[in-house]
Amino acid sequence: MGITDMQEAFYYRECAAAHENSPLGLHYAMFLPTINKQATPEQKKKWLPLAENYKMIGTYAQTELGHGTFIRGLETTATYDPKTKEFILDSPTLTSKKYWPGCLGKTSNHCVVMAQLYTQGKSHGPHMFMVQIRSMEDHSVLPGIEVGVIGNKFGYGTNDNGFLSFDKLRIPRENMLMRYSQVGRIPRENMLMRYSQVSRIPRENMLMRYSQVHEDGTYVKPQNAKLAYGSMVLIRSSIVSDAARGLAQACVISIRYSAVRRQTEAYPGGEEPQILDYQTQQYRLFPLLASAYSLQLAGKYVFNTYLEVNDQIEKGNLESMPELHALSAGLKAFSTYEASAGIEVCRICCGGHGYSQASGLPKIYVDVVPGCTYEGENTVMMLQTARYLMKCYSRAKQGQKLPGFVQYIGQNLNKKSCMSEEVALGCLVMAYEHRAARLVEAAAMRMQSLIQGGKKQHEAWNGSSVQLFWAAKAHCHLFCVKNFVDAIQAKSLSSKTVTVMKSVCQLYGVHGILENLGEFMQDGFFSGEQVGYLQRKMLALFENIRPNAVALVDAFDYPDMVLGSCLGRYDGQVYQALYDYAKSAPMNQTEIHSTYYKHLKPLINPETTSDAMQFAKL
Ligand SMILES: CCCCCCCCCC/C=C\CCCC(=O)SCCNC(=O)CCNC(=O)[C@H](O)C(C)(C)COP(=O)(O)OP(=O)(O)OC[C@H]1O[C@@H](n2cnc3c(N)ncnc32)[C@H](O)[C@@H]1OP(=O)(O)O
Ligand SMILES: Cc1cc2nc3c(=O)[nH]c(=O)nc-3n(C[C@H](O)[C@H](O)[C@H](O)COP(=O)(O)OP(=O)(O)OC[C@H]3O[C@@H](n4cnc5c(N)ncnc54)[C@H](O)[C@@H]3O)c2cc1C
Repeated sequence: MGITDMQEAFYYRECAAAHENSPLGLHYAMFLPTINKQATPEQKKKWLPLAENYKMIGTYAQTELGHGTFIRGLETTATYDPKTKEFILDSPTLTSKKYWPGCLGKTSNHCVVMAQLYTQGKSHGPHMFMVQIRSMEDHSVLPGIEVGVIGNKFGYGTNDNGFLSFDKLRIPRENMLMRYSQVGRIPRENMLMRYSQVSRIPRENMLMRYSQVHEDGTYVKPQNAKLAYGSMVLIRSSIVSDAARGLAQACVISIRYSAVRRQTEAYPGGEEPQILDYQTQQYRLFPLLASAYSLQLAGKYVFNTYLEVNDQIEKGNLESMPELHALSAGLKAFSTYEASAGIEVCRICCGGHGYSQASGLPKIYVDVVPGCTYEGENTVMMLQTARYLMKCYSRAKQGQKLPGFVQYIGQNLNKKSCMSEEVALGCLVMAYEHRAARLVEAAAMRMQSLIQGGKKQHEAWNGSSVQLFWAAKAHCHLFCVKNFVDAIQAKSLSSKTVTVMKSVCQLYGVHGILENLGEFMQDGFFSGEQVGYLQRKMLALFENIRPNAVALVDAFDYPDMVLGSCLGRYDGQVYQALYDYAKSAPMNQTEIHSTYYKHLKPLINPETTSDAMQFAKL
């Protein structure tokens, strides 16, 4: 394709069969990036040409029957044998079998496997290994390997998520993914020595930027063990845009359909209005439209942040890893929660036709909703962000300066909202900052009181985890609101566009407060009168956005073939499209379905059952 941007390439491949989850999805999304980010130059030279030309087709095999979230609890082992200079991969228990990796069951002939590394009798934690599982000649399964599909799932029907286990499979030492290696004189481009030790080793022993196993089994650990988690951070940073895309497409379908669909007399004898003119339809759809715009902006921000931080990591500077992890983990969770719930509302807003595959909405839903689980279960991800927020809170209390997007933490909480009838964007941001700061402090106070009451750290953590979750969610929500406001205020948009987009941004902020009012009012930050301002503003914004609603979804510019929807067609010919869709249904290709003779005819006309039996033998 010649497209270099990973996300753009992903989107255009998607266009070929939108929301069908290509059986090569993991090859592109995780196998290739893992080789790119975790392999040494020599390993990349060996594997990338094969992987980029589909000789090696791979996936990312980490999750096991017994563990998905807790990576350090994974049971697959990779034990180094210095005599043969090999790793022995083994699945020692039933629960250690790899289970869930996409494209694993029947498609891939290789995978990068996350396994517990053992050398010289010691465990060194999870590391990545390149493993061939099928012959590149005839695709037969290689000895020492059991692999297959896991069966039907909630969705993802076109992806052969699989299981995989090893029976003391030996792989060459060089198959441990090693990044950057130094032999003797250190090539300038490999000046990574801040993160691993220099030692003269035979050329064929690729030392790792992140970790190394010498030929005798000596293990040299990396500066940060979480560097091995890098592929997950990449995908989390990409999922935000993917979730935004799913929500935006659902908004296109449901808002276009709501402009076509007419239902119920507006008054006795009157014309049936477009359902988009019902305030309740606007109340459900317009905030989702605003959320789609907000998440698209957040997705751009987090992916660009990933690229910047990853660039620093490649140069040996790991300082921003914690921020990137907290941002990508939290926004991945926030965006997939918002998008999944929003797509379902879009489906419901389309009535019966929304429940048809012809609407395109079920496919979008089952494509986006697993994003709440994969690449880090959402609650766990929110708690990872909360862990970072707690560290920021204690640093703030010690008077330390905090990075940009957490500077609100530790602020004075005695102030009141500046909200007026105008509902200024700045007052919206202040409200979200106050809410997040208050929830972060409340969670920290809860932890402190539990510890002071004698609880151990882990007991205090679990005993505060609901409040920690609330704090992380409020933090992510603040990020999305502030990022949207910054984009509006920074953009050199035409005055008309700014006016329209400012209304969309205002609606995003106002609706988010009204839907989480308790968290904004608990400490009296808002008065009842100010809540009234917000309620009236929301209804006014519906009227303000209504004339541009279809234009705002058209602006996403998704072609009909990507939407795959009879309801969301650009030409609005919904009913003809639905009728054509019905007529083309396979069951309509014969007037009487074959099952009539076998199952119905004996009931309806038992006397002629013998004919039926004749037919059934055909
Ligand atoms: C190319 C474009 C593509 C577009 C893509 C869109 C759609 C993609 C479709 C793909 C389809 C399917 C893909 C699905 C693939 C998968 O699901 S792969 C498997 C994913 N599995 C997970 O994500 C597991 C989640 N669990 C974890 O990440 C870790 O277990 C967890 C972080 C929860 C805990 O790790 P621990 O090792 O136990 O660490 P802790 O003790 O909790 O923390 C210790 C410190 O480490 C810090 N940390 C943790 N992770 C990271 C990280 N990734 N980066 C940096 N730092 C990290 C943590 O903050 C602690 O720091 P502190 O001590 O607080 O300072
Ligand atoms: C469609 C799909 C595709 C996938 N593709 C891949 C793939 O290609 N490769 C791969 O390796 N994996 C893949 N996975 C697996 C996925 O990464 C895991 O399912 C995910 O990481 C969640 O882990 P789990 O299933 O063990 O859930 P669990 O961790 O068992 O979660 C169950 C519940 O326990 C809670 N919980 C767990 N730990 C904690 C905690 N510390 N604190 C609070 N609550 C907790 C969770 O919040 C959740 O509510 C895929 C999954 C799906 C659904």
